[in-house]
Amino acid sequence: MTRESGSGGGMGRCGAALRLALEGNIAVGKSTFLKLLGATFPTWHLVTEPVAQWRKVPASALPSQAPGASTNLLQMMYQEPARWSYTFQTFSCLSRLKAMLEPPPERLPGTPHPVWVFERSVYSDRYIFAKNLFEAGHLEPLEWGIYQDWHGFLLRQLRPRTTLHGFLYLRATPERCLERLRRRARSEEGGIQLGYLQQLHAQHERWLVEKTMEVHFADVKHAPVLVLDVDKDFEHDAAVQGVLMVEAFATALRAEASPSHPDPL
Ligand SMILES: Nc1ncnc2c1ncn2[C@@H]1O[C@H](COP(=O)(O)OP(=O)(O)OP(=O)(O)O)[C@@H](O)[C@H]1O
Ligand SMILES: Nc1nc(=O)c2ncn([C@H]3C[C@H](O)[C@@H](CO)O3)c2[nH]1
Repeated sequence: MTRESGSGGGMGRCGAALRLALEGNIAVGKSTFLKLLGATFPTWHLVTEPVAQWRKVPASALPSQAPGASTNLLQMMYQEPARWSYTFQTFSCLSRLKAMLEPPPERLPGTPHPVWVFERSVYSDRYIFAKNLFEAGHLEPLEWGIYQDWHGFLLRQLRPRTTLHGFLYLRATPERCLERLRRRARSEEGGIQLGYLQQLHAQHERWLVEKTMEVHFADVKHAPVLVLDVDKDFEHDAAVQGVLMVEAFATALRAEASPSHPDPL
């Protein structure tokens, strides 16, 4: 059911905050999985993808707009990708970065440092979506070049707060994702075809499984990856859920022991 790659590790202990990202194709089940993590590990901090902000761009980003009006950037990106992809990627990456840099809640002395799990990351923003939009011709070479320039600069400047110590990769066939996407029926996603999910699937595989993608951040490149096969329905199967949660916990321990974590064992 699962496959791991990356650096080895041992048992966990208290240390600096541990940051993991939950990655995977559209509608593979990340939000569903995150809820399960929340129920199983109530002390973990789970950060959902800021999709609501993309569907309703907050007024703070639109000073000239009439009160009450809203802009659905997600819809604009899907409807007119060549026009809006660069704008979308700047906004999505900024919103992910803000979420990553949120100050952690107060911690009592002597209590363990927290585990954070982010739904997608500033890394999938670049290595899955922006890269794919460039390869599909929706980002101009100039736009892709500028995106990579500021992305690399910001993430290097903001280290170590932008480092991730491990990845949970939810994997299902693009066909299964399409089935779930259609069942969920988010209005903006009506035009998504199997081909797009196949492209995103291939980008995930190159980045997280085959490791053939050029990744420009050494710590993230070598962080442990847990591949979880979620082709089967885990929503309604307690036994499958139990196995997935044990695997997620084991990955947190491995990530804590990895060299990118400030307190490796
Ligand atoms: N293992 C599963 N088996 C069957 N259905 C599932 C499974 N996981 C999720 N679903 C269903 O698939 C749909 C998409 O799931 P979910 O919203 O969790 O996906 P997601 O990966 O968070 O999507 P996005 O990429 O848009 O953020 C939902 O209707 C959910 O109930
Ligand atoms: N272009 C693009 N870039 C991103 O970084 C990105 N992240 C998520 N998404 C899309 C997938 C789902 O429809 C919806 C919710 O995940 O938003 C993205 N689209």
